[in-house]
Amino acid sequence: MTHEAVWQHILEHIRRNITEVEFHTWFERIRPLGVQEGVLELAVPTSFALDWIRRHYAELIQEALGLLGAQAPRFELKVVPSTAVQEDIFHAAPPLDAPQPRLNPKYTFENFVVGPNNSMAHAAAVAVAESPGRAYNPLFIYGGVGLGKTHLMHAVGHSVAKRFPHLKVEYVSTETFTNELINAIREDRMSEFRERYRSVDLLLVDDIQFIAGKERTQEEFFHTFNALYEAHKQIILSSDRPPKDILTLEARLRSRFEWGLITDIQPPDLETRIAILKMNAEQRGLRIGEEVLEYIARQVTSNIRELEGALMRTVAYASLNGVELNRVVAAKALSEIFSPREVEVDPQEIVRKVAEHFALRPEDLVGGGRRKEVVLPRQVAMFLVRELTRSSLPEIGQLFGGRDHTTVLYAIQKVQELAESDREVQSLLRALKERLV
Ligand SMILES: Nc1ncnc2c1ncn2[C@@H]1O[C@H](COP(=O)(O)OP(=O)(O)OP(=O)(O)O)[C@@H](O)[C@H]1O
Repeated sequence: MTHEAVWQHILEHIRRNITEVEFHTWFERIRPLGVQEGVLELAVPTSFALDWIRRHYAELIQEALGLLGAQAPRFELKVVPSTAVQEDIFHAAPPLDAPQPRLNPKYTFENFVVGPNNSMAHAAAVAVAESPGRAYNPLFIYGGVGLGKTHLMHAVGHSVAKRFPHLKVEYVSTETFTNELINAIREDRMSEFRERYRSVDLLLVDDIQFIAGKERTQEEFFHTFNALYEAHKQIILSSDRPPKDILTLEARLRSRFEWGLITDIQPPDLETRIAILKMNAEQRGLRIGEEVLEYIARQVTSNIRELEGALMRTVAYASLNGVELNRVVAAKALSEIFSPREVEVDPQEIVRKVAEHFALRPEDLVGGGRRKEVVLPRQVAMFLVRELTRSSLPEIGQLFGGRDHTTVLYAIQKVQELAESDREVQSLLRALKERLV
C-alpha cells in the first residue's frame, strides 16, 4: 500500500508542473506496482506510453522522488496492458437514470472524526441530513482552511442521497456558481441556469465568502436562495468566516445567511489529530506506530489537509529509503517542510505550560477574566503561540476565548516590548520556549 502513497505524492508534484491535458494523457493511467530496493516500479498501458514518458517526463519523476527524500531516486517503467483507466473521483461516470451530485465518495459521516473542535457543526449536519429543510435552514458552517467544512457538507449530501433517493442534491463551489452564471448570461441561457439551481432539494454551496463584491452573483444567488427557502428546500453554506465578517455582502443576503444556524469548526486538538491520522492510516491499510502518529500530529496543528499530507510524506519517505517507519524517520521526512519554529508545538500545550508556570489553570488563560494576575500570563501565552506555531492572529484570538485579532496583536507587541526592555521577561520566555520545543 505504501507505494501508492509514494505515487500519490509524485502525482501531486507532477500535476503542479505540467498542463492538465498532459497530466490526463500520460499520468492518469500509470499504476504504481511496488517499491523494490528503493526502486519505484510503475505500470504503463502501452510501449508507446513507456517510451514517451521516459523521454519527456523522467526528470520530473526523478525530481518528485528526490523531493520525497529518496536518497538515490530511481524508478522503472513496465508495460502492463490491462492497466485500468484511473477513475477520477469527481468525474466518475454517473448512472444513466440518476445524475449523481458532485460529491467526493471519501467525505462521509463515517470517515469524519468528531472532536471538541467540530462536534457542534457535526451535530447540526447530522440533524440536517435527517430532516432536510426542517432542522436548520440555512446551515452556515465556517472555519479556517482545511478543517473539514467541505467534508461535512458532502457527508450531508451522501446521507441525504442515501436516505431520500428521490431528492435532488447539488454541490457547487461559489466559484463554479459564478462561472456558470457568467456563461449562462453570455450564452443567453438564464432560464436554464435558474431552473437548474431552483429545482434542487439540497443545495450545498462551498466558500460563499467569495461572493463578496460580486454584485450580479449576489443578486442571482439571492433569488435562488429565496426560491429554495420558500419551498422548504435545504441550503448549506460554508465559508472561512461568519456572515458578519464577509465584507461587501449585501445586507439582505447577510441577514438570510443568519436566519438558520451558524456553527464553526475550530482547529482540532492533539487527540483529535491523532484520531484522524489513525483513521487515515487504517483506511489505507497502513500499520503505523502510536509514537509516529503522535509525532506527526504534533507537527501540524491547524490544517487537516496538511496533516494528512504529512502522514503520506512520512510513509513515502520510509518506503523509498527502505527503512522502518519510526519517530526518527518521521522527523527526517518532515524536517524539510517544517522549519524548527514549527516543530513539535501544540498551541494547547503552550497554554498548559504557561498556566502551569504561573500557577494558574489553562481555563484562566483562555477565559474572559481580566484579573491582573492573568493578563500578563495570557499575553505571554499568545506571544508564544504566535512564535512557535503557524497559527494566525484570528486563530489565536479564537483559541483564547474568541478574542479579536487586534487584541492578540496588542498582546504580542506588548510582550515584545517587555522582552526588549526587561531581562526577567527575556529569561522567562527563554525558559518557557526550552520547555516547549
Ligand atoms: N474531522 C475530520 N475527520 C476526518 N478527516 C477530516 C476531518 N476534517 C477534515 N478532514 C479531512 O481534511 C481534508 C480537508 O478537509 P476539507 O476539504 O473539508 O476542508 P475545508 O475546511 O473545506 O477546507 P478549505 O477551506 O480549503 O475549503 C479532507 O481530506 C478531509 O477529509
